[in-house]
Amino acid sequence: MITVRNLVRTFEVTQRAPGLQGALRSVVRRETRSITAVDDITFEAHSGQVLGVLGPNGAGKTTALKCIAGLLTPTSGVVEVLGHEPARRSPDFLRRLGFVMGQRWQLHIDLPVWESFELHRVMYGIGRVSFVEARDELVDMLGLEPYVMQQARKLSLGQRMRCEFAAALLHRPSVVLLDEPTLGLDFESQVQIRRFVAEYVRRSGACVLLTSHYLADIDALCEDVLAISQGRLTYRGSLRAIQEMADDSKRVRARLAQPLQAGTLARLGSDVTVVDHSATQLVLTMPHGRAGAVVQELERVGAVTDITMGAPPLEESLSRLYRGSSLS
Ligand SMILES: Nc1ncnc2c1ncn2[C@@H]1O[C@H](COP(=O)(O)OP(=O)(O)OP(=O)(O)O)[C@@H](O)[C@H]1O
Repeated sequence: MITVRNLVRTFEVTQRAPGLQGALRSVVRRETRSITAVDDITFEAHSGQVLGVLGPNGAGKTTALKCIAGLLTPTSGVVEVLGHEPARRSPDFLRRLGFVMGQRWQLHIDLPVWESFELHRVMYGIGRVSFVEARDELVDMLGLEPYVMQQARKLSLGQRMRCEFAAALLHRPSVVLLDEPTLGLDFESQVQIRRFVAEYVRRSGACVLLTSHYLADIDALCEDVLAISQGRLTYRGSLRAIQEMADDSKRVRARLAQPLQAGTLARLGSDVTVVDHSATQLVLTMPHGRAGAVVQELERVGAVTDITMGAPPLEESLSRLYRGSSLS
């Protein structure tokens, strides 16, 4: 359904030296530099799949999604969605694409929600019968009954986001791009959105790309993920493999009675990673089998008052992937 091959997208940005002199010089001569937001990315996604797209801020996730939606033209490489070249924005392609962005609103804020739905029907040329069928199904699935008569501006963020989902899916798209759809929502609203997306994919067989900084979204919905960092694809595979990597490590948190003596950390070994070290606390990550020896060594130097052990958070494994480390 979605094929992305060697996708590159660059932006030209104006560069200005700091201060008044820089401002004056930029009036005379505009200097630009090129940013490579997406750098040689290749992947595919299929019908019925929710593919998670992970990466730190500025990694290039939204830029990649915009290339897939045809909102941006690739600098080079190939993007093919449902047999279409998205950048051509053909009506047939647009009728089969849905895009929900956490920070951008499609609903008209001054109109009652149902009127925005009507506008959407006209814009997409949806037949009356299939529109009513899709609208009623979405209103039911998302629990929108109490909100459809209200102006969008009067809804809470969570209520409005659920209405946004309905608007974006009224034309029953086969490819759905979700860019931070749960951003800023409370726990309950996040859970509702996750349940809805899972059910929508089950019923429609749509192909979904999902970016989210909330790992719980990815965990609930995606078997497979892409990790992108500085525009490059650093991982393509199962989320389970990342979880297993986290399970193979141990996190040791020690409260320090006094600052550690120089050389103590170096003596723990090169397979021990220092996550946090201050005068009062030390947090380390290490391979599972090394935890006992590390704790013994810390106790031997006599600097610790309390030690706790557990699995490191999944985010830590992800950070390693963003840095380009392999899972092995
Ligand atoms: N229109 C633009 N003009 C210039 N630079 C841009 C433009 N859009 C994005 N960029 C740059 O491209 C890079 C990738 O941005 P992008 O928004 O794709 O990242 P992201 O992974 O979605 O980040 P976040 O998680 O913070 O939303 C950033 O360095 C950003 O500043």
